[in-house]
Amino acid sequence: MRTVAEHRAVVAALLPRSAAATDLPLTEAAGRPLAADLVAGRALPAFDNSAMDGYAVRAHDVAAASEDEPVTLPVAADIPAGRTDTPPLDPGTAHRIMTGSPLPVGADAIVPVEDTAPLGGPAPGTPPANAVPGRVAIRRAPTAGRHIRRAGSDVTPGTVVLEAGAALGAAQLGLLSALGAPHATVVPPLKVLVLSTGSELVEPGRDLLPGQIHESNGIMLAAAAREAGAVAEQAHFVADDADAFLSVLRSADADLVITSGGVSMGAYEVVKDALAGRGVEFVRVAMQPGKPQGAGIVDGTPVVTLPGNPVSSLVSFEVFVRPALRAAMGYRDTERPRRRAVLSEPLVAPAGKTQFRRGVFDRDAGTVTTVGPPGSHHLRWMAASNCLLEIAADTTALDAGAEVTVRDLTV
Ligand SMILES: Nc1nc2c(c(=O)[nH]1)N[C@H]1C(S)=C(S)[C@@H](COP(=O)(O)OP(=O)(O)OC[C@H]3O[C@@H](n4cnc5c(N)ncnc54)[C@H](O)[C@@H]3O)O[C@H]1N2
Ligand code: MOO
Repeated sequence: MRTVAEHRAVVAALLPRSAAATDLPLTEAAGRPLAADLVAGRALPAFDNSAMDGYAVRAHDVAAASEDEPVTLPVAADIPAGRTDTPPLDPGTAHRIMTGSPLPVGADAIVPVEDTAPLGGPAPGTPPANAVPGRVAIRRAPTAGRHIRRAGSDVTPGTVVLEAGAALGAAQLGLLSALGAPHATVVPPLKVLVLSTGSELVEPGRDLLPGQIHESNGIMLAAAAREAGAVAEQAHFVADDADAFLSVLRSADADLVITSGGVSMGAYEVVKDALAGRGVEFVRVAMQPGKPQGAGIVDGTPVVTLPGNPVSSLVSFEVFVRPALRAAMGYRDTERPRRRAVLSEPLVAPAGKTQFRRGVFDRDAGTVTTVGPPGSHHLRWMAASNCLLEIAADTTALDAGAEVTVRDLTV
């Protein structure tokens, strides 16, 4: 019997780290991992600018300003956002300035508009809504540097701002754009083909005869592969017929084939019958669910054979395939985040097997409660869970209140 860790290593070894990298427009790069560290080519902010709508001044000129005795300055210029020819600030004057507008040379503080009062009529030619006063009363003395965002205070050129393997989510795409990059160099997705087996399987939407069931592992595993960052297709499922199975497998154009079903101990074990002696090793892993497993290379294509019971299939994908796929695609985060949680009920578990129970993790309370029985056909409870509770092989009982670790399936 293999341990979970041993079989994880076997599956991981099937999928070496992809060396492929591709330049994608940012809109298409969403979710992909960066192929290499991203080094900033420019500073952010690119220039000293104002953090407030108000007036750029020399702090020294208005050091005596107070509510009772404001200091009045002529307003010599207006600097709306986007102005590219900002004039320098002469001593004894103020420039009206907006948030993000370039700080004029000579200014060393911003007085927010709330600490000022406009005086005099608008400067000639200014539209009424945006009228600039001729003079401004400064009602509070700013300290030098106040409300100024210095060039490079967020990013200095040459800084590694994102590491290789970082997945490009909203904030990362925003940062790339802010740095002026229209593209990102990312690792392209691996292609996964999911192939379900079983003579009892019928396409959803079709009527069932007694003894038949609707096929459900195909869409589930393909969705899981997509959620892991791969592209996935479902081959039409095949009956328990080794020749039919092999012919679909041979026509596969994929970086990884995932099969479900046909790997346990009975007769009609189509996957085992077809692939034993063809490069796939079939083993029993000390876990529940997910005991019967297989992995190997068939005609150059990595193949992972998962058990057919739906919960076994998806849990096996989580434990073995997802981390290997993500590592191969260069993601930095290959594992689901682990959370510490307090068990809200007592549990028993089989000796000698790592048990994965479906659970609901309450992030606020820091607790986990199992949902549904341990049996591997309870797909309904898998669908109701948000975490997997991993119970070590040498643990046979846990008390309510025990500290446990869960895999957070929501991230
Ligand atoms: N004598 C023994 N019998 C079984 C053992 C064992 O050790 N000795 N192991 C059990 C365990 S544990 C598992 S897990 C299953 C694995 O069986 P297979 O991988 O061979 O899967 P099948 O027999 O084809 O199917 C099992 C179960 O799952 C349903 N199934 C299969 N594929 C799909 C699908 N695509 N969509 C929906 N449901 C599917 C199938 O109808 C069966 O009910 O073996 C135990 N038996
Ligand atoms: O290992 Mo099976 O996956 O328990 O049902």
